[in-house]
Amino acid sequence: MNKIKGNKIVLVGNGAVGSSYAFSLLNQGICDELYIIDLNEERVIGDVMDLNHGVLYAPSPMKIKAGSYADCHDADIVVICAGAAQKPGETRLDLVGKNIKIFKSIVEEIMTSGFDGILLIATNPVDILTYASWKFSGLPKHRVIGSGTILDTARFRYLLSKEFDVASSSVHANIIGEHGDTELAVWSGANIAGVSLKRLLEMHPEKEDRMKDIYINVRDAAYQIIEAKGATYYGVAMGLMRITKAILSNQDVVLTVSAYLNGEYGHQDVYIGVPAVINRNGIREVIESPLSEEEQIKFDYSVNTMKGIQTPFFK
Ligand SMILES: NC(=O)C1=CN([C@@H]2O[C@H](COP(=O)(O)OP(=O)(O)OC[C@H]3O[C@@H](n4cnc5c(N)ncnc54)[C@H](O)[C@@H]3O)[C@@H](O)[C@H]2O)C=CC1
Ligand SMILES: CC(=O)C(=O)O
Repeated sequence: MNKIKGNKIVLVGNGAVGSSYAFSLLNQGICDELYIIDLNEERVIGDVMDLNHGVLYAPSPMKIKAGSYADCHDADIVVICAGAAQKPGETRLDLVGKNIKIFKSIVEEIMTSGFDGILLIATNPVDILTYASWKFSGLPKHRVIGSGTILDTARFRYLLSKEFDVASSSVHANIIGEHGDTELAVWSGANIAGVSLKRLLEMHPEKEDRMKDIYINVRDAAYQIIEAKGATYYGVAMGLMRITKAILSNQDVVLTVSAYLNGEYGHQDVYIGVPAVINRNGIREVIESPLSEEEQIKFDYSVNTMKGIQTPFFK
């Protein structure tokens, strides 16, 4: 059983990402009550009906209802997937002005309800919107979490798993930094069942060239998917579900999420993708994985890119 009784989630934003997340929650049976809020109330009504028709076949009962911001007051987690999404050719950072404005009103409504739980953010650019949510909400930094590079790490581990013909759960490797174009792979710490990637590449030198392609495929996956089908949603929905499960089941599991840095990795006052221990209180701690000199330079660049964009909004 991976379910704790009596928990309540409010989802704000029932588009492609939000509705896929709702479906993954139902499928895995990890929450008791889900309330859904969106400007498109008709679609919420339709999705609530549709999801409820699947409850009989879910691992455990779940109440799913159309919600209002008042429902946030005793929620354990409010998950925000609302806002503009990238169109083909747009970067995540192109969405910043529009989505910060939307978030100001959404987070104010959530906090007016008396909400005192954990905020989980998926909307892009996710690192900056997580920072914005922390600023707008006044919640402690450990109770504001962004999905960060959870999806990028899953993409990375998937591609490495194909290359080395093992399950992705046996690949230990992270993508950190911005969930976006400046993200980086922590090659120096990557290993499969304890055998370092460096050692594996010495044993299989023919794979060396593939590693660069793998990084590029991870970094650019969203562009490829958006070009092919207009949006990405299943991968991130699974990542959000994984973070939700870590919180509700108090798992103390390490996931690459957007977490607030307070000196870790040499940086302050920024939310960015790093490995962090997640439990019922939110982010228990940021794990400072050792980085090579080159990785640290790339991480610094990623952080500075985030700060350069967010600072004018929060002077
Ligand atoms: N963090 C990650 O790894 C990923 C993040 N995303 C991001 O998630 C966000 C959502 O993407 P999609 O679901 O594809 O977009 P979508 O356009 O399908 O859904 C967005 C939803 O937000 C709603 N919305 C807009 N303003 C609202 C407001 N003020 N209050 C309540 N609802 C509001 C819209 O009505 C719509 O239903 C985008 O910013 C996208 O870039 C997408 C994939 C991965
Ligand atoms: C859209 C997006 O952020 C992603 O799929 O990575």
